[in-house]
Amino acid sequence: MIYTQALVKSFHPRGRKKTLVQALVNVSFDAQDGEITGLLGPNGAGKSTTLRILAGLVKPDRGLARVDGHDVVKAPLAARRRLGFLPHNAGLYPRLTSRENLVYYGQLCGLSAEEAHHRASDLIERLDMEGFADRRAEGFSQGQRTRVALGRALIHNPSTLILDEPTNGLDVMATRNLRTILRRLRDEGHCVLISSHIMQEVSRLCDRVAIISEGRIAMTDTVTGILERTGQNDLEDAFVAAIGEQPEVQP
Ligand SMILES: Nc1ncnc2c1ncn2[C@@H]1O[C@H](COP(=O)(O)OP(=O)(O)OP(=O)(O)O)[C@@H](O)[C@H]1O
Repeated sequence: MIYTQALVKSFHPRGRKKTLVQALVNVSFDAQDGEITGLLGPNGAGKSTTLRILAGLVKPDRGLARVDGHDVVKAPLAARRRLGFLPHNAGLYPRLTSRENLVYYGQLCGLSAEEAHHRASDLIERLDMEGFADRRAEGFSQGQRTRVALGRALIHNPSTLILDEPTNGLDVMATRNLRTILRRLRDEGHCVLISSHIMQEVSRLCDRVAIISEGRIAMTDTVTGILERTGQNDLEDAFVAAIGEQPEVQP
């Protein structure tokens, strides 16, 4: 389970100490086990910053973030142990095969060599990676890279999985496969949180949606709940209503 409360984060862009970019102004939402939650927002809304805080890669200026009750700042190792993170454009070790990438990461996460091999074989089967399991990652397609990176995020069997724009660059079939995998993880009781700016993706996949805009959570509900609360029939119109912008001008 993920819990965030009043997260605040600002950045000084590199080399510009006097400029302050307010990435998160007030981010509070939670994501439950056995559900897929979507963090939906436009470019620059604060999605990646929120996920990076949860993954322990960025420290918030203020506020709370917990994974399964473990504070990501005060108990980072305990929080990280329960979390799998698929970052935006995840890189792989190009000289290692898919299997070796998984095993190596498993051992970094504290698994024994035997456990890591066993778990890697299991994930290769579950994520349908047999065709490229023993090929070097160099030259992999985006879909193959995403699958290996997802396997790597799951190698230590975390209860919670967060994915930053996971379908970016995937074709229709790869996107459908990924959706099936995420639904399966949800049905097994995992807490799955994805960030996206694609309405269709969120409405097809997510049980709950947290709409984020300009560093604030504008609304959290089921897709149906968001449509009802905004009085709209379509998630894109509901999204615009929720973030309080003017409707599109008709030509
Ligand atoms: N390391 C950083 N240094 C400076 N500014 C940053 C940094 N990280 C994020 N920001 C700024 O914080 C704001 C939120 O960025 P973030 O990457 O969290 O948005 P996002 O919702 O993930 O956007 P996108 O969909 O475009 O990836 C943006 O204005 C961004 O430029």
